[in-house]
Amino acid sequence: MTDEKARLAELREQIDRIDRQIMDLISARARCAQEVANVKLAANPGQDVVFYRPEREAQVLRRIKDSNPGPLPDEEMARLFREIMSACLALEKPMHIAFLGPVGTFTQAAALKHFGHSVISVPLPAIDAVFREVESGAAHYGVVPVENSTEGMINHTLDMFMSSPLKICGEVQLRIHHHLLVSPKHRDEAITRIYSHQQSFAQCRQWLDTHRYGIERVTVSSNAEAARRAAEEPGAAAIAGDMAAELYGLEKLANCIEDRPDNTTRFLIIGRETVPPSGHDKSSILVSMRNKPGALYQLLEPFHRHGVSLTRIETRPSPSGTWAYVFYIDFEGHMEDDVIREVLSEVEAEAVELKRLGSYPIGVL
Ligand SMILES: O=C(O)C(=O)C[C@]1(C(=O)O)C=C[C@@H](O)C=C1
Repeated sequence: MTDEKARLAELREQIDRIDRQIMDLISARARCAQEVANVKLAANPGQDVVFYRPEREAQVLRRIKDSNPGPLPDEEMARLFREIMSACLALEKPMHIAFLGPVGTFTQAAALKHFGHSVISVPLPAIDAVFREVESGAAHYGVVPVENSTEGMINHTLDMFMSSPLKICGEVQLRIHHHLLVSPKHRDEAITRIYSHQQSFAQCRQWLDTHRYGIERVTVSSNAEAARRAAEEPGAAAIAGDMAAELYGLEKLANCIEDRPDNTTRFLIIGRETVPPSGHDKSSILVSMRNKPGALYQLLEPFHRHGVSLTRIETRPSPSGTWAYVFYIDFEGHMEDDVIREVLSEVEAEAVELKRLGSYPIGVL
């Protein structure tokens, strides 16, 4: 045997031994999770038991990132543990996660990034359908887009919170990479039209104006639908992401064509329960103020005075006469924190209405 072969055989034997140890340890962890489920069931007989604990998952993933010895990057290590926890949770209870579909959208990618691949993901045709599916109890949680770094807020999601009783239980950010895709079957055809979602066209506008000027742009309901059409129609291309490309067997004519390299979309996890503090949390509220001078100042002043950082404030038109102005506000901290309780009670005293949308761990992955 050559030196190289002997050394490789030795290292592979070592890897096999380590794999057996990893498997034993993962199995021991999974048995612990099963036991956790038994404890939860015994403590809540006959009730709806909550198996998914976002605050605990955030703590586990933060601890993994903080104590990772390398050489794997922190993000990679956290991703591996994300999947281990996902499989453990599925042993406790398989989670049904509704997302803005169809299959292959960035929202599905965000759902899998947040919950791991051991969930049952359920595509729905519209944002309000995702809310309804969770409200009715048909899905445990839902995932909807809320803002994009290039294109701004997704107002439909914000507006749903005005009427929905659902809570925000988490957030997840996804780097959005768009590609120009064609079917290998139609590779030699000249491209006469490009399909995509209106947001994706907006995120790739400069690239398209420079590289595919004059080609018809056809807006469809999702990137995945664009990919499906490109797979079927000669002369058609799509702008979509990796998941849709893979799903419909498309190849990339141009890679990462988004105008801004940091193009990111933030998604919200919606559910029926409130989430206890994880130690590094964010909260969201909807507030309507009376239509009078200084209303916005009055709303924001308590946050400033108590040193609470606002991470976002958006104004939305009122759906009815009752809400003169509606502000959607995100800030750091948990609603169970004393300082946040105080700020919210001061805001509430001046507001026409204050709706607490939830406190949730700041995205870890
Ligand atoms: O700690 C719990 O409550 C568990 O159910 C265990 C566990 C895990 O695998 O670590 C699994 C699912 C929860 O979402 C959080 C954590």
